Amino acid sequence: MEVVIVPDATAGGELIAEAIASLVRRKPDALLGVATGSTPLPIYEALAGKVRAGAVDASRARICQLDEYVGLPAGHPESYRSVVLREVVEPLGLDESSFIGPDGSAEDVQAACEAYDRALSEAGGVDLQLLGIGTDGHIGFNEPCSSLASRTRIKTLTRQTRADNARFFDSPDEVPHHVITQGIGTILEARHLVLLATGEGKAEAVAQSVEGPVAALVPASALQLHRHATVVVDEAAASKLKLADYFRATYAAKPAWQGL
Ligand SMILES: N[C@@H]1[C@@H](O)[C@H](O)[C@@H](COP(=O)(O)O)O[C@@H]1O
Repeated sequence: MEVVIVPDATAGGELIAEAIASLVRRKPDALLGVATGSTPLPIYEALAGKVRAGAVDASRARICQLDEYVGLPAGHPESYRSVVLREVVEPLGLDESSFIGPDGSAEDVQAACEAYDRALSEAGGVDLQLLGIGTDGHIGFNEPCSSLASRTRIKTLTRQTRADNARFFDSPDEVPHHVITQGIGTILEARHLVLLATGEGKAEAVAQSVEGPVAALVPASALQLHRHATVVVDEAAASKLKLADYFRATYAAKPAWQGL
């Protein structure tokens, strides 16, 4: 696992957007797994900026979703499908047909989950999966104690996660209790995992994920099992890392051609 400490969220967004651009230059039809929440927005802004400036042609890129609320009416502005369309697919100038995600309004949720895992493999697997991290260490919507081998499935949100996500809804009661999320086992199949965490509120979860034991209690610690995982953190989110100086020195000495 590589840990990169950046000055702030904008620098993190730029660094990761450049890594995505570089992937798309090598593999124009790359499948990019995107995350929702506030943290990845600087990545999407920086990437859309590169596309507008002609620095990368992302017209053949494909996008896939990490997770989704269950039971929101189709087209609800806070369904993750709507969010990804708004924040990623449209700004990159892509067509909706290049975007796959689980069907959160399906009657048979279990079948929708299995269908999504199949769709990901049929698409050739995820080339680069972006991740944020919950204050409790969750990735996607894999809450603490999620199986490290889990596949896409329905989960129940913790009280903390519903409270954290209430800001996107008119009232806290509107946050769904249930979600579909790529499982941790599913996420680990992506070829490159890139987690961005910013702000002091994520410092404890980051420290436990990076420097603690691999444990289902801290789902993001599963990144330690992946052969190509990159954790990008701003100074505030890095503030509880014991090895921060080591991470800084290693990244500073990294050959530029290696990228992330
Ligand atoms: N399902 C999403 C996660 O994918 C995201 O990482 C997390 C953190 O969001 P934020 O970046 O807004 O803190 O929120 C939600 O729970």
